[in-house]
Amino acid sequence: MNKQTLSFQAEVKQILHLVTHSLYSNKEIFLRELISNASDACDKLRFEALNNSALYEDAPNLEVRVSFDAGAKTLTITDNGIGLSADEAVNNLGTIAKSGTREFMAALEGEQKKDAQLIGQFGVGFYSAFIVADRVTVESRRAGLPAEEGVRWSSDGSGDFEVETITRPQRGTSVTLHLREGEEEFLAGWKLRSIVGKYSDHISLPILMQKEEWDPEAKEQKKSDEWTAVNKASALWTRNKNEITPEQYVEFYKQISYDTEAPLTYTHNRVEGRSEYTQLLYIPSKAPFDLWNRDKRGGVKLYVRRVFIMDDAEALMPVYLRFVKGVIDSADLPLNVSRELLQESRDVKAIREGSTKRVLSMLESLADSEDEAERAKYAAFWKDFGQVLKEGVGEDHANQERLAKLLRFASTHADEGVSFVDYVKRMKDGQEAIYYVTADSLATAKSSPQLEIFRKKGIEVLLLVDRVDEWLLSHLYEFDGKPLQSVAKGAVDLGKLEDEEEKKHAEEVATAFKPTLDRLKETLKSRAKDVRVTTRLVDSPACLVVEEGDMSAHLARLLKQAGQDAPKALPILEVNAEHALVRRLEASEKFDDLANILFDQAMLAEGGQLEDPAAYVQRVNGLLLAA
Ligand SMILES: Nc1ncnc2c1ncn2[C@@H]1O[C@H](COP(=O)(O)OP(=O)(O)OP(=O)(O)O)[C@@H](O)[C@H]1O
Repeated sequence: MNKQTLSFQAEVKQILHLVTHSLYSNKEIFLRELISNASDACDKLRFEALNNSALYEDAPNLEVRVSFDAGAKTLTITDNGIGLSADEAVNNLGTIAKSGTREFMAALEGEQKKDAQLIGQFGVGFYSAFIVADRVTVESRRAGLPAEEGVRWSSDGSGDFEVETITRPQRGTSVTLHLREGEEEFLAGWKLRSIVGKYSDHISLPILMQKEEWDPEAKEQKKSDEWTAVNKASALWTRNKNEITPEQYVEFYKQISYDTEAPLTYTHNRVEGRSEYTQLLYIPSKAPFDLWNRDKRGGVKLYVRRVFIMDDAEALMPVYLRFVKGVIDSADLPLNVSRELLQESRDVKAIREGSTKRVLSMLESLADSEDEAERAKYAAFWKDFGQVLKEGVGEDHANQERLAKLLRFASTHADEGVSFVDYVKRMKDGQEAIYYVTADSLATAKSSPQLEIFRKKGIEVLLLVDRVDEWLLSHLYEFDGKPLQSVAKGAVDLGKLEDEEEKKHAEEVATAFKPTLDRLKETLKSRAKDVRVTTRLVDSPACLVVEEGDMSAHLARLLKQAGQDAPKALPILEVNAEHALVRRLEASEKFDDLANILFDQAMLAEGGQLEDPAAYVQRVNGLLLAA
C-alpha cells in the first residue's frame, strides 16, 4: 500500500479534539493505557497461538518495552503481541468509533472534564497518547504476516491520519509519541519507572526499560544495552496458591497496604460461577489510625484481567469491612468500568457479596478454631476492629446472624471475650432472655444495682460498655430465638426463674409498704415517673429504671454528649422495701430528704449526673449531723 491519507471518523475527531484541549490533570494516565493495550495484544497472541504456535515466530517471550529519546523528544512503547494488519490499523485506530465514545464525550462535557483518568473508563485509551503528543506514529506487523506486510500509521491528531506499508521484521506494535512542548518530564527514566510502578506493576508481562547509569563525566544518566523489568511482572494473585509462599503473601500485603507489620490472616481464592473473579483479601493485625473515618475508602484494589482499574473501590466491600485490604481481579467486568458503573453492576454486587462472605468465614475460622493461637488472633482482632464489625449488624442484614456470632462482650462471668453462643450455653434452666446492662464503663456496669438479683440467682448478664452498643441494640433484638433484655428497662420479670414462694413474699412486702410508697410517689413526683417496689435489688436500697419503650438513660447521656436532643422521659424509681434504709423512711422525720437522697444515689449508681449536686450534699450532711 502506498502512502494514503485518510480522515478520522467524525466522532473520533471530536474525541481527539476534546482529548487535546480538555484533559489537564493526571496526564500520565496515557502510559497506563498504552501499556494496557500492549499487554492485551500479547494476551491476544497467546490466545491465538493456542491453536497455531507458529505465531510466536522466533520470539516466544512476550514483553513490553518502554524507551525514550531525549534528543528527538520521543517516547516509544513496543510490544511483541498480536500486532495490527494494515486494515486493522485503519479500522481500529481511526475509522470505527467505539461504543464508549458517546458516553466519553458526554462525561467530558460534564463537571470533571479536565481529568485524564476519564479516558480509561470509556475504551478509547489509544487516543490518550494525544494528551501529551502532537504526533503519534504506530508501526506494526500482525503475527503470521510476512515482514513486508507491516504498517505505519501516523497522525497529528487533528483531522487525518496516514497509513503506508512498511517492512517490519519483528512482530507486534510500537507506538511512538512525539511529545508536545512542555511535556519533557516524560523523557526521564525515573519518572517513567514511577508511573509504571504506580499503574502497571501487576501486569503479568515484564515491562522492560533500559538500565541507566550515572556518567560522572557527562554528568547525566547514560543508558546501557541491558533491559530490565520495571514491574514485578507477575500478578501474585493469578498464580496457584501452592506456588506462593507465606512470605510472598506477606510481602505483597506490605506492598499494597503500606503496612509494616504482617497481616493477621488472608484468603486467596478463584471464584467461578455466575461471576468469575479472583480475590486475595487480607485482614491487618493492627487498626490504622483512620479506622474511624467511615468516609475513608476501602483498601481493596480492583483489577480487570490483571489490568489495574482503581484503588479504593468502595463498591467491592461494605463500609463496615473498610479495614480489609487486597485485590479483586474480575474476569467479567469491562476494562472501561467507572465508579458509577461499579455501583450498578450486577457482577460487582456478586463480587461484593462473595467477598463479604469470605471475610466473615476468615474471621469465623479464627474465632471457632480448635487452635488456641488462632483464637488468640481473633481476640486481638476483636480488640482493634470489634467496634467496626458491630456496625455491620445494622448495615448488613443478610449476614446479621453470622455477625452476631462473631460479637464479643464482657459479662458478669468474664471481663472479655464472651460470645452469644457462650452465653446461651450457660443459660439457666427456664431462662428465656439474654440479659444485658449498658453503661459508660466496665466498673459502672459491674456495680449496677440492677444486677443484684441476677447475681444472687447466678444468672449471667452481658455488660455492654462500648459507645456503639446502644446502636447495636437498636438493630439486634434477639439471638438464637432468645430476646435481648435490658436489666434496667421495665419491671423485672424473671419468669420461670422465680419461684412461687418468692413471689408471694414479695407481694406481702409490697402490700405492707403501700402507705410509704404513696408518700414517696408524692414527694418525688417531679423527678420520677413512678415509684415501685422491686425484687431486683438485694444489697442496694433503690435503683432507677426506664419504661420498656423508653430510651435508656445511658443512650440519653450519649446523645447529650454528642450535642443532640434526647427525649426527656422521667425514670422510674424502684425501691428495695426490705433494705434497712428504706425501712427507716416510714418513721423518719426527714422523709423528704431521705427520699431525695435515695433518688440521687440511684442516679449516681448508674453513672448519671445529679441536677443539683449541692442540694444532695446538703441533705446528706444534714442527715450525718442528725445521726
Ligand atoms: N499495542 C497494540 N497492539 C495491537 N493492537 C492495538 C494496540 N493498541 C491498540 N490496538 C488496537 O486498537 C484498538 C483501539 O484501542 P483503544 O485503546 O482505543 O481501545 P481498547 O484497547 O479497545 O479499549 P481500552 O482502552 O478500554 O482497552 C484496540 O482495540 C486494538 O484493536
